[in-house]
Amino acid sequence: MSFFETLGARIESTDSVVSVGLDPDPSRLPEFVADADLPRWAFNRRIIDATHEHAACYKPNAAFYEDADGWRALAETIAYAHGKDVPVLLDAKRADIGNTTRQYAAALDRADAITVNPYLGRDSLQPFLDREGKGVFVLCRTSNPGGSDLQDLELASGEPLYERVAALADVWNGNGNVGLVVGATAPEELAAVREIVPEIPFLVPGVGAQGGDAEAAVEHGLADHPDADVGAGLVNSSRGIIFAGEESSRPGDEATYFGAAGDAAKRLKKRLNRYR
Ligand SMILES: O=C(O)c1cc(=O)[nH]c(=O)n1[C@@H]1O[C@H](COP(=O)(O)O)[C@@H](O)[C@H]1O
Repeated sequence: MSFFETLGARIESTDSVVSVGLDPDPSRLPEFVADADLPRWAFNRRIIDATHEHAACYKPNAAFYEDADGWRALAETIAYAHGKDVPVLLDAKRADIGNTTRQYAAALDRADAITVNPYLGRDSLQPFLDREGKGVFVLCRTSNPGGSDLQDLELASGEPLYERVAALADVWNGNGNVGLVVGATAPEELAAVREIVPEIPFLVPGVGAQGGDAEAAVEHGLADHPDADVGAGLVNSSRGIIFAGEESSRPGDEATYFGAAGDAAKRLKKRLNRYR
């Protein structure tokens, strides 16, 4: 089964395009998980229990797991998400010379898809692209303020660099497993990229904590991918869901804390579905 078949089926069964970002910042973990053997895993497990009905996908960002306990927490998290039938997109933003990328690509084995950085060009991504069953989301126009520094630079042809990346992604998409990452904080760019690649699904981060445009995220983020029976694509929120419990009115109550994450995922799903 291809990644976009799996994702399409999940979107259909949950009626949701929400990607729940699993970014368990240790400085923000609640007291309930502090004494666990692996606090990040204990936290993620409860978040998955609370949110999976509304999750089209989980997106752990590798930055939050890059130490010995972190890799164990990540492996447990991926296995648990799969146990709930939710695909996992590992947000690792990887790419390197081919020989090195082959090792990165092997590390992807546990997850269903990965984010990659196009800066080193096609050969740096080939080992990912060759894995037909895995999704490969190429950074195109990122959501951060500095996203414009390089990505908006105008090429001699007159097009901005991010548009060239979108066009190249189409060329790299021989296996039908390529997606693009375009931030919700850049709605005009989202529209421009969609014009270039009608069939490529987007991962759209930047709604929630970064204040991006949810309507544009849905309008342009979803694509009629040949492998999916529904509009395929993902709109991600991380902190806005997983730390929603920090706002809860009854601090110290574990059920309330994680219930708030479930409510936040459900609210985002409903909000996005208004535009689908
Ligand atoms: O590739 C990503 O997921 C990504 C690309 C981008 O342009 N902007 C962006 O915020 N992200 C990731 O999406 C998540 C956003 O987190 P929140 O701002 O907490 O919702 C983080 O894991 C970011 O690293």
